[in-house]
Amino acid sequence: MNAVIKQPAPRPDAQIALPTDVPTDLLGPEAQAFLVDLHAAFEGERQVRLRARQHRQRGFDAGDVPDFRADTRSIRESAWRVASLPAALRDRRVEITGPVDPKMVINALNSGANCYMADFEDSTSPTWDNLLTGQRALRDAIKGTLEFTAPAGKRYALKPEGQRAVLIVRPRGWHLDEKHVRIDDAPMSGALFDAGLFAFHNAHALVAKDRGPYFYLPKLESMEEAQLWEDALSHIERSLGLPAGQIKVTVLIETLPAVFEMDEILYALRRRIVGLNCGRWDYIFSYIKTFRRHRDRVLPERGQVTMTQPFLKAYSELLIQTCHRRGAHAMGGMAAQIPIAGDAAANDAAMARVRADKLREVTAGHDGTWVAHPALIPLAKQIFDERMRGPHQHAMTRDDVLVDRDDLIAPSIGTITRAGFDGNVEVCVRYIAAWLDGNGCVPIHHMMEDAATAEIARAQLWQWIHYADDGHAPLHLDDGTAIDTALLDRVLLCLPSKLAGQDIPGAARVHEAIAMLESLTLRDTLEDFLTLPAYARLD
Ligand SMILES: CC(=O)SCCNC(=O)CCNC(=O)[C@H](O)C(C)(C)COP(=O)(O)OP(=O)(O)OC[C@H]1O[C@@H](n2cnc3c(N)ncnc32)[C@H](O)[C@@H]1OP(=O)(O)O
Ligand SMILES: O=CC(=O)O
Ligand SMILES: [Mg+2]
Repeated sequence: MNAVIKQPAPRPDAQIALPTDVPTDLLGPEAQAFLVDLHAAFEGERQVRLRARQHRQRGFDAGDVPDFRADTRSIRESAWRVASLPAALRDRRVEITGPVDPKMVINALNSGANCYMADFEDSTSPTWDNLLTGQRALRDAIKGTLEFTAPAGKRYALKPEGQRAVLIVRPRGWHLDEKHVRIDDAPMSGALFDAGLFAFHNAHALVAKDRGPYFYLPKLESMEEAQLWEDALSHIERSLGLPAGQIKVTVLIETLPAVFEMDEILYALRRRIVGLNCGRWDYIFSYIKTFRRHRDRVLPERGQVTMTQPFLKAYSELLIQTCHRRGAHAMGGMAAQIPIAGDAAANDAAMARVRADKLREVTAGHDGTWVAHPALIPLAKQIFDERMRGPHQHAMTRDDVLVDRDDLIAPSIGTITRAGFDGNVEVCVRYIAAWLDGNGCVPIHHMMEDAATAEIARAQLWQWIHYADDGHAPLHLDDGTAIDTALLDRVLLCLPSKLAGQDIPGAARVHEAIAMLESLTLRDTLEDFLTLPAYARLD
């Protein structure tokens, strides 16, 4: 019944190296010592966990499929519940998400949403400047002093405390390093840098407001990775003198392996977890990554992979059932449509899709949802207000849901069109260009694109083109065109002239992005995350 608990011995003698002009208000000697201690205690186990991911993927590449674990059956089958939810996180019907620059932070906190997920992950390009500016903005927001003046002169200030959204911070995932902080000549974990520095500066101010550091934890793949977070957060609580369990977390279930360990993840974090979230975009990416070598599970083009595809419906319903059995929130996810200015018909169509998505979520039993843009808050709020009378829907236990392994990995039906292929190429190139330019979330053809949505496009291109590996016949578009490197090259060749003259984020880096996408798509193995090679080019 007990999850694996490892507590590596801290190494107080470790040495830290930082950029020379490091700001002392954020990274003074005490903060540095705090980060060194965190790294010394948990870096070893982080590397173990990352190697375990590789090991498991080798099995999937050889034909294995994910399944529920035999060794944790007792966790799934016994009765237990997570700790009671803090008052500030009881009603989370609408959460706005977004990157951490000062303007976004003010707009999001003032937006009228119940919570704001301040994102160091999918929607932030982790330049050193973005990270420090974000940490400072959050610290000043908690103090109540954050202000911002836009270049054109518009001034931004926070609303009074009681009218602000509750802050939840999403640190980076376990796979990402923070290369600007080297400890014993190795990069620190980006996750521990983001979460640790935030807690170091803000935990006591938050406790004084009867809150605490609240985190969204991304891209977990197993119960052991959840346990690593549990150990690290307990360590932070002890180091900062916080009561045990003061730090609260919500875990994104956004990898295929993790959906088979939802009870186990809740259990590992049961003293502090508040809920799980359907991170649908990374989940789709993870499905493609996991089944990269399974020709019977190739997904149709991105636009056809909606939440009504059987494998996604099964995932969201099992998540709701699992959470409600354990007393945790089952948060919905993000519809990628954003408002379209200057085209009323197109805007109405986009809003109708958001409305349908939120309606599906509240009807299925979700306890809240995400929006990417402040203009979507009234729409999401109205739908949840009308159908969710109390602060949540835990009473909706969804005992009718009978989901098994095969439902969670069911193949999907659909096509790959010319527009779908070209769209994937354009999204990847434009997103990589923006990311390299320091912008982690951009509108492309009126859709929100971030690291998760772009990764679907990137992984699909790799999988479709490598379908023909080992002498297999290639996949074809619905018009009969073979999907091969020649097709990719033709589309890439046309892209610079198609994009020329458009005012797009990262325009100056389009050629670099094209080269990067080509290399990522043609290499023999699927790179785990595009942000890994891209990060080497950042700053
Ligand atoms: C898969 C996942 O991980 S989902 C979670 C990660 N993704 C996100 O969080 C997406 C966040 N959303 C965004 O970054 C933005 O909405 C974008 C990039 C998609 C579009 O942004 P823009 O092009 O600036 O939109 P637009 O011009 O319509 O914005 C209007 C105003 O709303 C503000 N705004 C837009 N989105 C947000 C947001 N998420 N939070 C706070 N303010 C926002 C803009 O700053 C702008 O403010 P201003 O009028 O004071 O200048
Ligand atoms: O983080 C959210 C997702 O959908 O991915
Ligand atoms: Mg994600």
